[in-house]
Amino acid sequence: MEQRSIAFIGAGNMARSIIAGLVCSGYPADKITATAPGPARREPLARDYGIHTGDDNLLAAEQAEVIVLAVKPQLMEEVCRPLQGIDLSGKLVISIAAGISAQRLNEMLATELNLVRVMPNTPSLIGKGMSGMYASDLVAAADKAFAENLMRAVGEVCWVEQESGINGIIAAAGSAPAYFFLFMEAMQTEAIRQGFDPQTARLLVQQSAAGAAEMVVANPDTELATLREQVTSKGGTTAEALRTFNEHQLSDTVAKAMRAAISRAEEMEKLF
Ligand SMILES: NC(=O)C1=CN([C@@H]2O[C@H](COP(=O)(O)OP(=O)(O)OC[C@H]3O[C@@H](n4cnc5c(N)ncnc54)[C@H](OP(=O)(O)O)[C@@H]3O)[C@@H](O)[C@H]2O)C=CC1
Ligand SMILES: O=C(O)[C@@H]1CCC=N1
Repeated sequence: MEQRSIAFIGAGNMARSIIAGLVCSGYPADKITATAPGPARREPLARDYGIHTGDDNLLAAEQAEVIVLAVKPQLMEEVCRPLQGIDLSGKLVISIAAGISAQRLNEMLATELNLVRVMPNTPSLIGKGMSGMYASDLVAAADKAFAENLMRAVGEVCWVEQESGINGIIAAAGSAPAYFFLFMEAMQTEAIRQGFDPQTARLLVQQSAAGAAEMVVANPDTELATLREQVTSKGGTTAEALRTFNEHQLSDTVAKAMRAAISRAEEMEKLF
């Protein structure tokens, strides 16, 4: 893929996940810089992946061809304002922030940005990310292609036609790893109650989750419901477990949780 110089503004969980995935996929580390005010998360990135790091956002952004805005939404305005001094016209700006619209980013940086909004997730760290992407018609095809290839280096990508679709991506992918971790935590806790030591309980849960996910990936033409039915013997144990989930409206709970994530993103669009 094309190799442009990239400045990550923010060196936290999500920046680290993308940087790790990129470097492991062969993207040259010396083309990547990450900035953060404190050394605690910035310096391990230099040590672990050989990228450049620093605390000078302005310098990093000025020197880069691509700027990835990777700070918390509530800090975005404070971080963007000083960057207004830079000529951003020839640069591609990628924002991974939830709940900050393209229009707000244009306001924060006081220019019509060449902007791609990306909603990634943390499995990018191991090349298993899922990113949703949005760009307006004003963004050049070459920039869209670069952004897509960048995220493809760390996982799968899909585009949304409307910017509001990014909030749906948050619910279905950006936030989603946490749902599965919560589910696994609950299972591990109960397995421990059933007498397994924590390590074995984790092994039982993680191997089942990884195996189930791999089966989904390996059988793209098989409906998820069919895979579920293949485990569920009539009158057996799985049927009882699933009946309990259904009795407690698991599907409704999942739907409500995903809608809550979307509502929060919409709320953040007004707040920040
Ligand atoms: N975590 C996730 O799974 C996902 C997150 N996102 C989005 O990614 C963005 C970052 O989230 P996440 O990585 O979780 O957040 P973190 O809190 O882990 O990281 C934020 C980073 O921003 C840095 N920072 C704070 N102030 C500044 C500043 N003035 N200049 C430069 N850097 C600064 C922090 O520095 P320091 O290290 O010194 O504290 C830290 O490195 C958010 O907008 C979020 O919506 C999107 C999809 C998934
Ligand atoms: O929790 C959040 O707001 C961010 C966006 C998606 C995942 N983490």
